[in-house]
Amino acid sequence: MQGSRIHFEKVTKSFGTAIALSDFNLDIAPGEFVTLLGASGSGKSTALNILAGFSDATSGEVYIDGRPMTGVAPENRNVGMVFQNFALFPHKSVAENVAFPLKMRKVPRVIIERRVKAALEMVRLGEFAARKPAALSGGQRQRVALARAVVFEPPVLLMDECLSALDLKLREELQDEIRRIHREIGTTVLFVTHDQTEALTMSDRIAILEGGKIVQIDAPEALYDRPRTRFVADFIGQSNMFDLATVQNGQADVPDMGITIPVVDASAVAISLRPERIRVVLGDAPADKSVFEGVVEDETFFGPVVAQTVRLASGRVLDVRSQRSGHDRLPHAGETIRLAFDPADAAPLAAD
Ligand SMILES: Nc1ncnc2c1ncn2[C@@H]1O[C@H](COP(=O)(O)OP(=O)(O)OP(=O)(O)O)[C@@H](O)[C@H]1O
Repeated sequence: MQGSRIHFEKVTKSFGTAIALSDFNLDIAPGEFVTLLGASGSGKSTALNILAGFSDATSGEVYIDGRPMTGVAPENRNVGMVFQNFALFPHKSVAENVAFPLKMRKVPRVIIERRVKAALEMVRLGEFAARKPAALSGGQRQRVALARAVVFEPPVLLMDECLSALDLKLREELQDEIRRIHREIGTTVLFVTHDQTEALTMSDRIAILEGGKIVQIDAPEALYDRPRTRFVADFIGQSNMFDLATVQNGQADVPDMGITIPVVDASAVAISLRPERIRVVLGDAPADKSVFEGVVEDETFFGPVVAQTVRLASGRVLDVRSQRSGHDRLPHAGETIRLAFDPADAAPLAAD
């Protein structure tokens, strides 16, 4: 099976004066796994609801495999869905719940039986086929919802916060299962989560939403290593951001650090530096002009990693994460620490 191509073209959705999506554009390749990540109210669910057909765009259009979806009822879009407030039919058994989308599609009974069995085995609920939803745990019910969403091998699968109510272990198990299903049936997935680790580990690309717009969309690594704005740098992972003064001839001053670094992007107004990209300069290594100094304020021991906060002479505090192996002794709280970084590891940030 091949997943569908999805295209949001200039989709705007307003509720009275509130604008939930604003000129929203997104192109998803067949079989791609894209996650929408953003603060509460940024428009994630609205985008999914419009694609599913539960809500109409105020303007713009959504296409599935090039076909405009305006006027197409949800049941005719061939989209599988797992939402957080999923509803299983309480009076139907697990097997009947999972069979439902196939019955709707008038699939012959022998095929239904075989597919339901396979779907329940896939979510490891083969033994629970005869039970009613009330006799299942929350996580088991969520797995039934997942089986029901994938049983008809939809070319598009929408998942809205479908794991957030589960405990960590079960969440990780279902993340694995969703990844496996995605690999096995090649469906296109549009996934919504609040959990950035989940987004980073599951997705081919992540779209960061702010105020109903995508502010950056990239592969997880690119998004983490090369955030383009303060908002994105702050949203994904931990980041130290420093203003740049006078970017000229490929050089910029970092006033808080008292150093000058090469910056290729002339429109950069600041840099983002991940805590693990900052190196502690130990011993008598000669101070060159890329080394700057501060005083360790605080440190937290994580086993193989030590997280330190360092106050610079300017008063700015930054976070540093160091591997303990290979270090004789890191400076402790109250001591002076010398730091450096490879300018290539500093992501240039444009104005927000
Ligand atoms: N039916 C509605 N009536 C009025 N405003 C709505 C409606 N649905 C959504 N909104 C508004 O649209 C904006 C986007 O909502 P949406 O549910 O898409 O955000 P979200 O990113 O999914 O948020 P969350 O993470 O909290 O689920 C919010 O400001 C919300 O209040």
